[in-house]
Amino acid sequence: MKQVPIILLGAGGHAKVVLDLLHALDHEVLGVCDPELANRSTSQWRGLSVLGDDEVIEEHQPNSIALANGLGSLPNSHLRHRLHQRFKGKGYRFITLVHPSAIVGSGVELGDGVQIMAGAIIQADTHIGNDVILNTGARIDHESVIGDHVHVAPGSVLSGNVKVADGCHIGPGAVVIQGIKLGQGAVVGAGTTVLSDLPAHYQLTGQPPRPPVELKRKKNTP
Ligand SMILES: CC(=O)SCCNC(=O)CCNC(=O)[C@H](O)C(C)(C)COP(=O)(O)OP(=O)(O)OC[C@H]1O[C@@H](n2cnc3c(N)ncnc32)[C@H](O)[C@@H]1OP(=O)(O)O
Repeated sequence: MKQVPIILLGAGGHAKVVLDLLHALDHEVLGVCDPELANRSTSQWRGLSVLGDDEVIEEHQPNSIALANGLGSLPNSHLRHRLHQRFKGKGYRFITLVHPSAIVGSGVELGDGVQIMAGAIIQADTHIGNDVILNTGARIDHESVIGDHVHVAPGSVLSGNVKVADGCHIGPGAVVIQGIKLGQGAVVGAGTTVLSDLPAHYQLTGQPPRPPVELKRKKNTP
């Protein structure tokens, strides 16, 4: 497909990382749309022209540009999701971005507007839905299925055959063991280890370990 210029949406922390990624992939960036910058009449942001608020996008034909969603995603914040739906509904395309340092295995499928950040790894035959963020250094192992609008936060680890339904949030440093299913909109807290399925719209945090137990050893083992 012919490369069209990109408009970046948003100018917060996530947008800075997305802009670096666009530069790393040599994309032409037309400018940034951000209501706050537009309100302050700021004309430049990190070397980009501030085009205005989101309405400006509709001055461009849907097939003449692509969009990069610079809004981050946290549990109970739905702005990123809404922005994606709004402009997709009007025929615009969100570009899928894969950082050059990420590893994407064979048979991996990536949806529209997926953002794979630096150092992330996706192993074979995994499916990633639309508008997913696989954040810095996060890892998803073989044959996993990740729904739409999921955020896998920095450094989290999903083992093989994990199924994550639409809209889930997996906090930084979380670990999900193999074969687990997370229901729609489920939230896994930072640093939490998931050992059993989590129903839709449930949140799991913490997990204090039980007291250590002495391991049985065979005779004459080191
Ligand atoms: C590049 C980037 O920055 S990407 C963004 C990365 N950041 C994230 O992904 C955010 C992840 N957020 C979390 O992990 C949050 O803790 C959440 C969303 C899971 C929970 O948030 P809330 O529901 O607001 O929980 P709240 O702060 O009210 O805490 C409730 C209780 O759970 C505890 N708790 C909350 N999160 C955790 C956690 N991850 N592990 C252990 N305990 C936790 C709190 O200490 C508190 O305990 P208390 O009742 O004894 O005081």
